[in-house]
Amino acid sequence: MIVKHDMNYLTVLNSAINHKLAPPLAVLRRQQFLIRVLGVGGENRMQGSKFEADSDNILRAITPVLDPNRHKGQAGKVAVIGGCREYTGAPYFAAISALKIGADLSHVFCTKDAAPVIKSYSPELIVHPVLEESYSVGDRDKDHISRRVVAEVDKWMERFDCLVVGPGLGRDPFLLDCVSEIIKQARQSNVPVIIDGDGLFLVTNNLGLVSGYPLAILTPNVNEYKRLVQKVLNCEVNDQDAHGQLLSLAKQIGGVTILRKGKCDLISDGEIVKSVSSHGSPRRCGGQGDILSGSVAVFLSWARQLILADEGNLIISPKNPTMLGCIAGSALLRKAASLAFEDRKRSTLTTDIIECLGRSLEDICPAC
Ligand SMILES: NC(=O)C1=CN([C@@H]2O[C@H](COP(=O)(O)OP(=O)(O)OC[C@H]3O[C@@H](n4cnc5c(N)ncnc54)[C@H](O)[C@@H]3O)[C@@H](O)[C@H]2O)[C@@H](O)CC1
Ligand SMILES: Nc1ncnc2c1ncn2[C@@H]1O[C@H](COP(=O)(O)OP(=O)(O)OP(=O)(O)O)[C@@H](O)[C@H]1O
Ligand SMILES: [Mg+2]
Repeated sequence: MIVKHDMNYLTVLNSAINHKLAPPLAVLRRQQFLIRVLGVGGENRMQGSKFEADSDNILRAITPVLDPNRHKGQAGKVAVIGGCREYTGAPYFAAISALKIGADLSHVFCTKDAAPVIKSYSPELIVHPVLEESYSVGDRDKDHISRRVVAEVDKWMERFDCLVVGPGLGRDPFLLDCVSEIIKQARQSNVPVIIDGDGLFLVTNNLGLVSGYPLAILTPNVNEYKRLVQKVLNCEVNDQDAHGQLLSLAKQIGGVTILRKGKCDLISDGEIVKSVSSHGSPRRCGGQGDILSGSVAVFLSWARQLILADEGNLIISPKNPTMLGCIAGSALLRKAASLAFEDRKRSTLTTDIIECLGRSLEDICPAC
């Protein structure tokens, strides 16, 4: 339907140009914008295809009711491992998005320099200044400081429903060594982990950290996906067989779930592939991937709770909580981005999109 509609547009536009009836520049630009947004070719044809996830129904099915009998913590406790001297926005975006969607508690484990900055963005976040970078650690102290860092996070581990590892983490080698140990602890405690941003830089060079862990989700952007494909499949990204390649990649990493971000988000756990190609925003400001990782953390926690409590009775498909979390997170972010863009147009920023998360969820799944 959409393709047909777009083709009509193209035909009218081409015919106008051929007959020297080209509209004024502003009209032409608007038409070109519509064609781009509606997407004449490629990935947007996925909408309505057999791969397109039933994202609104999934969102409704996994979002818990606001029950007065529930206590603080039951709607989710998430932690973001990230935030260093360079990046303080990314962990904030991920952690605050989790709260805005409905998690009860959101923690950030970051470096000492980043902590006061992140705390100053929001009093809602619980910020732990525990990570250390090489510049602040002498060679002789590395072992004991590393043990201390890992122990600081580990004492909280059992309380978390999900970890997001990587937004604004940076690439300091000592810090990344400590984070490797944190991922191992999470895995031992069966806590789901979402690996994003610099966490993907770490994991791509050390696949054993997540390989074979079904509660791991990787959320690569275009660059991160390219590095992952080169490393794991030893070839280049093949967009002619995007589904097949993603499926092989997830399978090759032992059935982790991968959310490949782009014009259309593609998600696979090595068994199936689903797409979310609902209308998003044409603005590509930094930080939207961070919103996504925080959102996926919440939906994954909710899906897992539901499946553990209600095994066998889930009427939605797929049934894998990591797939469900990715589909719901992607659909919500894209809706919020679209609402923010309607309002702010070219000046749309990540903070505007975060402000639209609540309204987007309310539109799909009203609170009462
Ligand atoms: N406001 C913020 O604080 C934001 C921070 N972000 C963080 O920025 C970091 C990078 O994410 P991108 O999406 O830009 O990553 P990309 O991999 O898409 O691009 C980063 C580019 O910088 C290079 N690069 C980055 N760090 C490097 C290093 N230490 N040494 C050599 N080359 C390096 C990469 O090779 C690449 O070319 C992540 O931690 C991400 O979470 C982004 O999420 C955007 C918003
Ligand atoms: N061309 C596009 N059209 C529509 N939506 C897109 C497009 N590219 C990305 N997105 C959406 O933006 C989200 C973030 O993707 P992006 O590739 O910007 O991540 P990122 O680079 O990791 O972001 P960040 O700046 O937070 O690190 C994805 O979930 C996707 O839904
Ligand atoms: Mg990113």
